[in-house]
Amino acid sequence: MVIAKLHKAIVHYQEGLMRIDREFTSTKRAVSEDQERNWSIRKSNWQAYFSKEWEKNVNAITKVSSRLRQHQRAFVDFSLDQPLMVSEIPSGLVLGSQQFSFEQFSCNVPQVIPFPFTSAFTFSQDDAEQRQYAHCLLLRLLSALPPSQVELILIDPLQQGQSVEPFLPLLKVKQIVPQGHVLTRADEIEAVLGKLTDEIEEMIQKRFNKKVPNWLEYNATNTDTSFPYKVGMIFDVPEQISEKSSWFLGRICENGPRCGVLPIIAIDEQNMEGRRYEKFSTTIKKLTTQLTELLLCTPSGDLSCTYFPEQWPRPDLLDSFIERFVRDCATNTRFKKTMPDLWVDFVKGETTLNGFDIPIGWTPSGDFVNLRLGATNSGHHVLLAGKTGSGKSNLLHVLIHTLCEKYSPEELDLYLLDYKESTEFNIYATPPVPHARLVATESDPEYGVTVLRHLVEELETRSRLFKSKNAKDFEEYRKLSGIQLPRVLLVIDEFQVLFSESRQVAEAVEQLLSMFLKQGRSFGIHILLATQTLKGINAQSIGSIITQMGCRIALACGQEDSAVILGSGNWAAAKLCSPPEGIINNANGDKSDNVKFMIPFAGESDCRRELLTELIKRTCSSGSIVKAKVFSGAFPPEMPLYSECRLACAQEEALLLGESLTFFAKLLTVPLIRRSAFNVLFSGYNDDIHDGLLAAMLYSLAFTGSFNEIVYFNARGVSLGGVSSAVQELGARFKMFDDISELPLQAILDDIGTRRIALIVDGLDSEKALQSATTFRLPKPGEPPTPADLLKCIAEDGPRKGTFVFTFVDRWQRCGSICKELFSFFELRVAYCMNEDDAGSLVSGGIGKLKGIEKPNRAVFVNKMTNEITWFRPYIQESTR
Ligand SMILES: Nc1ncnc2c1ncn2[C@@H]1O[C@H](COP(=O)(O)OP(=O)(O)OP(=O)(O)O)[C@@H](O)[C@H]1O
Repeated sequence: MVIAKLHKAIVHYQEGLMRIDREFTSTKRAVSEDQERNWSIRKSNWQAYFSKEWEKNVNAITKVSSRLRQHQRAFVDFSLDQPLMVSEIPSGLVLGSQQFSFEQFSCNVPQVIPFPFTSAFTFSQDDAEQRQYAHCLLLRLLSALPPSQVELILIDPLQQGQSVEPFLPLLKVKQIVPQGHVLTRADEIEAVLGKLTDEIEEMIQKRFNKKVPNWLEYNATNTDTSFPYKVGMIFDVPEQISEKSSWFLGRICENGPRCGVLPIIAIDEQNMEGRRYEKFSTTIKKLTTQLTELLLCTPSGDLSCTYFPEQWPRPDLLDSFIERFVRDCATNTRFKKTMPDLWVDFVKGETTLNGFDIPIGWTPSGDFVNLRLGATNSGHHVLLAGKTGSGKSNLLHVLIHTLCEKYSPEELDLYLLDYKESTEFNIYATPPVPHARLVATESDPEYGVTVLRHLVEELETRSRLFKSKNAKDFEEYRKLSGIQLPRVLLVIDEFQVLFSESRQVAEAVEQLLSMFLKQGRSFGIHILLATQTLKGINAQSIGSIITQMGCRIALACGQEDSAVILGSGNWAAAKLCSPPEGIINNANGDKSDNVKFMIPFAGESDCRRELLTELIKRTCSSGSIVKAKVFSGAFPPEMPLYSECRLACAQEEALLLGESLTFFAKLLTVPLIRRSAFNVLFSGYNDDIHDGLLAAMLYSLAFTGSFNEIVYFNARGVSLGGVSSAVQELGARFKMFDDISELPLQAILDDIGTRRIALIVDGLDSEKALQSATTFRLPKPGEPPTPADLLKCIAEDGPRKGTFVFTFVDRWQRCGSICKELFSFFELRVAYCMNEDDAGSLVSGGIGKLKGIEKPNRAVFVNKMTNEITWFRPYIQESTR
């Protein structure tokens, strides 16, 4: 339009000049000097007027140009610090400028090419200037389109990438170059062009219609699922272009531009002239435009025109542009949907009779992707895997929260078991979600086994119920009985930890999991196993465990893991860009069933908590009751209520040790039986656990009430502040001694059978007088027995008559072997917080290594008479009354 104004001004000017000339030459008479001067003045006035008009137009043009250049700067004006900030598709691309001249007047106008292009482009491979134009066009596309809306396909068979050298840093950004490299081989070129052809076809057939006839319109009306503009830069054509590729390329040139796909093809003209490519060459010529045509100037009347190409930017400016572009891309391509967007389309309070069916994301084209479990035509158990940072925890939150949104607590029992050293699942415990039966964080593998065993009991209970109604499975039972039995979902995050500890635990896990995977379906019990990697899992049947997980969800991971998670030869997960991308496969990993999907962000923890609070309020107000049990492996448990301890110890004479490592975490007590060698030896070097065990012991002795005296020898020399309430509970029966010479060992020995005494030796390893290397012998007449001899006699004779010795050893190595003979009267042993070798020697008896005994949150009780081993969690704090 501005050019038209210039043109109009010129025409007007020229007409004016002609008018003046006409007036002057039409005078028949001789021209006077005055007249000639007048004529000359009129002409120069007219020229001055035109000059002003020209200037006015140029000013208007400059204004428009600078507006245009604000959005699409000259490359030489790329700034190091200015953000790109392009958010809209432009209606034209600026590529160089045109200089319009008329006589001594000139004016520069940016060359604006309407966008999107309506045709594919070709240029001559050997023409350096045209190659430069192609680079400029690509750089302009990258800088003028929103960063998340351009995708490149780079093909350079002969130069192997050098033809697009300035753009190579973009290869590392999957969103821009999904192939991740410049294609050079016929097979990969054919595959990519084939895929592109399919996409174009799909778009034409399924997405376009009368109202939405092209890419631009489609994106304008489908902002959530918009397609990026795909630019295919193809060099050396027809090199490595197979017959199929040439067909694909023809289709892409024909239909690509209206579908947002732009081929820019560099033709090797000599090669193309051969007979072999005759047809291909004709097709390409017919369907494309020469790139140079874009840059032609069209002179208008007397207005001449010269094209000035865009100047290539300085290397530092180009580098900084590419760097910012890559960064902006990462920010802009962030998938914008959130978890609540998943919930808009389902009915809340659905039944799980026919299985679980919840949306967990969207396909790239915007359709919901659902996780289905337990239906006749779906998988029953899920394997979820992805490398660290791929968004596994996020997806677990999406999944758990969506399940709770869709189903009521009466329809769903969740067991959440987390082996991550984090507290991801705690959000479902504080306050507890009514759907959760268990929320266990930082669990022990041993505890995991107890959960699996608990579920076996659940399965057996269900089996009995089903039999009573002659029902063959969960669905039939619910239909026949009309009872709203919930489906169970056990989620184990970082499940590989279950296989990493002792062989015994791993074997138990393997056996229990295999059983659930086979039988769970019929009983409405489903399992989701999540892991970072399946490499190195030490389980013989891991292969068969995976095989039975019909549903696989893979997030980004290495090729090897992808093949294990999805199925052999299925490497699709290695190409994922997670978060937010994932692949779900419901056909045991069969490649053709891969469905790529985008996972919404579950939100920061505050936001998730808010959503959960709302959910809890809603479900509880409709009558659901909280059923969750919370287990936190990171913290040893607090001692239960005083009344509970009293009940446990007083019913039968028993010693309270701690919380049993079982699903219900009941109190672990050991009945004190009047039997030879029934003394208890504790060893470990953790003061908190020591105090917890001592306090529990003192409470037990207080509550049993049948001991006449509790004699405590404080060989450790540490204050009893940590157990003061328990001491108080014992009252006058508690006698404490700090000095070995005052310890009434002889009296205790003499009283065996008449008075019941509990002798506690706290810190035997610190009191040499009680340790004896010599073989036990009766003292010779007249020779006083040593304290060590007396202790042995009490340990030997006492238990049968109700007098017991409880001994604590801090450092096992200081007295373990010296006191071997004394310890032969201690058949009950407790180990905690010590190295595996010492613990092995403490409990001995073919028990093998006690893996994990060094952790400060557990202990093991061993009954050497029965070789029974019981893991438990010692209390660390005293009871509250
Ligand atoms: N769908 C998503 N959209 C946006 N951001 C996401 C998405 N999923 C995860 N993230 C973000 O990516 C990061 C890693 O996610 P997450 O913690 O879920 O990964 P992970 O696989 O569990 O990692 P790790 O095993 O190391 O804990 C987090 O900052 C998270 O907020």
